[in-house]
Amino acid sequence: MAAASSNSERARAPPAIPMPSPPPSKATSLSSSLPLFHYLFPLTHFTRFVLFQFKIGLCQLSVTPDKDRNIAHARTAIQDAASKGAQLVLLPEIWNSPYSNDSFPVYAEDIDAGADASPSTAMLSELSRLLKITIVGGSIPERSGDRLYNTCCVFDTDGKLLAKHRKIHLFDIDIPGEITFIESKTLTAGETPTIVDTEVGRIGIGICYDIRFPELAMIYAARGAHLLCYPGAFNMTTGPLHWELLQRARATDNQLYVATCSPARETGSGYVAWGHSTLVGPFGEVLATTEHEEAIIIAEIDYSITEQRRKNLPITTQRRGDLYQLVDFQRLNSQ
Ligand SMILES: NC(=O)CC(=O)C(=O)O
Repeated sequence: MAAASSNSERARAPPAIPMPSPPPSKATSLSSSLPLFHYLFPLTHFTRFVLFQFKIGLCQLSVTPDKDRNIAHARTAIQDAASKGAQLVLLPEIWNSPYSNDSFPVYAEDIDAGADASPSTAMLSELSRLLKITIVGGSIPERSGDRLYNTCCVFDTDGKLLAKHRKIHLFDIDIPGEITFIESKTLTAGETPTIVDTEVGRIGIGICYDIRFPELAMIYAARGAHLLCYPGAFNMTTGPLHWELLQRARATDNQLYVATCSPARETGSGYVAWGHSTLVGPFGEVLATTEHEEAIIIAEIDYSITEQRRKNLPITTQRRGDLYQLVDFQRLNSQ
């Protein structure tokens, strides 16, 4: 038994940080239990209270070439989700612009320059503050200097920008006769994994193609994530085969919740999204999903179930660190 546990500790370099684990359904102080994480990703509040049972809202939005309309439309959807009890709202990948290399430079916003330069994130900040909800704001094209990124912003319940994730793995694929898309023609890849402490738990962020890379999800799990959020716009070729499969794989391998949010399908548009925004539980089970039309999915997350599943199926302590290892370079280099 002792050998098994020291092997499993060696399977993650540095060793994994346990998922914050308060009594089920009770608020707890997350920052005080995790000094290392606090050091790596400083929290603004000394004490952060985490809800372990709450509702998530996935807003599968129609997206048009009219940016003002897209922003107004997202605003209404977020308000609707909050009125139905959602304390965390997730938006789709590229919800303020058509998904195309021609559009990215035109619709891009300078998020760091503030509200006037970024009406999309200004709206998210305002709503998270007014509605007192956490928002994982899908993604928008971001302009930073002479570069463009595909960027997800996370807002705290007081409207503060907690984190910005720039899509790490760009969507460069070529399936002849089916789909060719080269995001790297216009976009630059992000350089860092993004995991953030919020009032609804520790959330690892990925954008669409990022979900295909299991190592990223594994790193988030090793940093104690409760939930992975992937805004994503899979397409009509890969969507039917891979979208649900990848979500269930990331959830099952890491025994945590996975939430995804896609734009609704617009058959006339240049890039036709698959839709099917989904919440998957820590046993790999689809808890809530939808088809391809516009929809707001409201579903329950309960992190005590994650703890239960990890006890039922203790793969975390059964890893063979004598045979393989996952190395988190960012954490390792910061020690
Ligand atoms: N659009 C993406 O980033 C990813 C995708 O459609 C796929 O991986 O397939």
